[in-house]
Amino acid sequence: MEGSNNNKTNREKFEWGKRAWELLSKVRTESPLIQCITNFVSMDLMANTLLSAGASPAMLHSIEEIPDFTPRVKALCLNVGTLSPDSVPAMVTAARLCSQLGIPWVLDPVAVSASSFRFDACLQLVTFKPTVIRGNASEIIALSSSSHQPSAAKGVDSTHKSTDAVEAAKLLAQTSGAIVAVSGATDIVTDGNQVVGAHNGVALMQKITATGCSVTALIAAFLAVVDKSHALEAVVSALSVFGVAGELGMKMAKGPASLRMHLIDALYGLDEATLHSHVNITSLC
Ligand SMILES: Nc1ncnc2c1ncn2[C@@H]1O[C@H](COP(=O)(O)OP(=O)(O)O)[C@@H](O)[C@H]1O
Ligand SMILES: Cc1ncsc1CCOP(=O)(O)O
Ligand SMILES: [Mg+2]
Repeated sequence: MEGSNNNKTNREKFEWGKRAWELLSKVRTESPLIQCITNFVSMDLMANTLLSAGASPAMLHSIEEIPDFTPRVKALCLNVGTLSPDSVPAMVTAARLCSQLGIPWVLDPVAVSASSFRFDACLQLVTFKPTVIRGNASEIIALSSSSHQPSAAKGVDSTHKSTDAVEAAKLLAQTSGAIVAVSGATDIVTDGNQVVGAHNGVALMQKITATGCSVTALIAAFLAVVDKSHALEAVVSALSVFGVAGELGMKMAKGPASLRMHLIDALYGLDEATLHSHVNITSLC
């Protein structure tokens, strides 16, 4: 019995490895244009993550440009990390356009419980039907609640493990219609029914600011090369690929600063055999 379970898990991992490689290869050949309206901290790492994966990042924020530019992008990444009253209308306009035009878009609800202003802005953005919501466990727990609870997190960092947020993620997926991804030691992805775990990455990734923001943008790039019916596979694959890049980078890193550099190099140079041997994705239920 145990042997047949192991066989099933190995087969599952093999199939996921194949899928993750196909999607990374599509990002590299199609080089989708990805618009990011993101926080001031993350712009550099996010753009470099997208470039090293083969995508084409554009960090255009201005509301004046959105009606011309956003319809031409293959996916949009919205991140509320340094939200201000001035930035909300641009985000709402871009989200509304993507929703109307069927362009996939991803919401990163950074520090959503920090203030009622941020919480309400995220709730408003969710009404424009994000394809995916990706946050850490505290963010997903907070956003799944119908009212603002100030103590749910420590600023942008999580005070929960991703596994604490499984039920919250399922609830948020069911109420929003989005696929919900919770990052952590195990990245958890759910459509409200199926739950998949990506067990890649290294703990030191938490000590580099904007790794969460960057993996959200990578999810947008993977969504850009699939149709809607394959969105869950794209999300799981992007999380796993980023985690594998972290594992490979860690072999050469001396600390967070060199991990940041080696992670980007590893993502850029990732080959099929290496990805296959590292991908660790399993069904959780
Ligand atoms: N303990 C851990 N072990 C392995 N990978 C981790 C761990 N914690 C976070 N990661 C990875 O680091 C990246 C950022 O996740 P996280 O720190 O949860 O996001 P955020 O920066 O938004 O809080 C993700 O790719 C995630 O898989
Ligand atoms: C430190 C900080 N402050 C506001 S946004 C931000 C970056 C958060 O990045 P991540 O969510 O990827 O840790
Ligand atoms: Mg974050």
